[in-house]
Amino acid sequence: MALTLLSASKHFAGTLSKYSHVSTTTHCTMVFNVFLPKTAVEDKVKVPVLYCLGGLTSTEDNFAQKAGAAQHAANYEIALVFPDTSPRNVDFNAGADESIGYSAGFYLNATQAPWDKNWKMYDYVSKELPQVISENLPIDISRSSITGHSMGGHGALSIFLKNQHAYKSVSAFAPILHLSKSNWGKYALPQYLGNDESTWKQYDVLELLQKHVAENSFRKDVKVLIDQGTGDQFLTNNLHTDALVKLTKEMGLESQFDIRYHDGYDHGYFFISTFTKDHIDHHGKILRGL
Ligand SMILES: N[C@@H](CCC(=O)N[C@@H](CS)C(=O)NCC(=O)O)C(=O)O
Repeated sequence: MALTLLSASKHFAGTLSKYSHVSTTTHCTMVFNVFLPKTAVEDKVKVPVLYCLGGLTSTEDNFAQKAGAAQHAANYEIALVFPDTSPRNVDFNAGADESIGYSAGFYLNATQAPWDKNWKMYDYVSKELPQVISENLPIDISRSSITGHSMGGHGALSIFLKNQHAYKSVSAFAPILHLSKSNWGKYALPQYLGNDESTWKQYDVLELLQKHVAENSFRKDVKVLIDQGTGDQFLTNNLHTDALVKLTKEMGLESQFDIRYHDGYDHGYFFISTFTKDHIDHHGKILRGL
């Protein structure tokens, strides 16, 4: 699967590049950004990768341009991959609404028309994109980790929970933790997945965690880092962080979840960039075996 290079800029001694490719999963041209550290660019040494998933109204650019992750990734010599958040340029009016369609892929596989042909962001991020970068770039996908913001935090945690052995570590900034009960989910999920709410559980972080604990299949060697601002306007109706705190207590998982509330921070990238280094340290140490 060939990549087309759209742009490349030197960045913290490495390169931030934008590529496009025709996706067999989403049936459209997908774009992503990738930061490659110096050793990968100059010596073609294969490096570990951290996927960084964006939130609603974002493209592949928001996390790449606003979180300030590359400077820290350069220190660990790890790659960062910033996927787009949805398919683009489909033949129906998918951009009419901020909470569904363009920039609102929710990292799921839609089953309902008109979304079911293209809106396969779960398969795209967890299956096709790793294959594409592994075949075309100096990236070792056997050393992968995943993080994300808001809808992307939901993506990181749900994709991790569904593929726990594909990722070395996971973290999230202000993630949507109970998608089926969030206002965003209650609006988008019936349209993407239909009205049978039992189908929503497969993409709901709290539901997935409960399922894996009940089946004794939640990895015991993983520590999940979550940062959340107390001034976040979406905390109550969309993120449900307190519900995860309660659940981890009930299930005796407190030692595996580092859920940090930060006084006064809102939902945006000024909050994220304040704590980016902690997340890159979290992943970098594990990916580099430090
Ligand atoms: N307008 C949307 C939320 C938009 C929003 O805050 N998007 C966040 C993620 S949920 C974001 O990352 N926006 C892009 C940016 O800040 O660069 C709503 O009120 O439902």
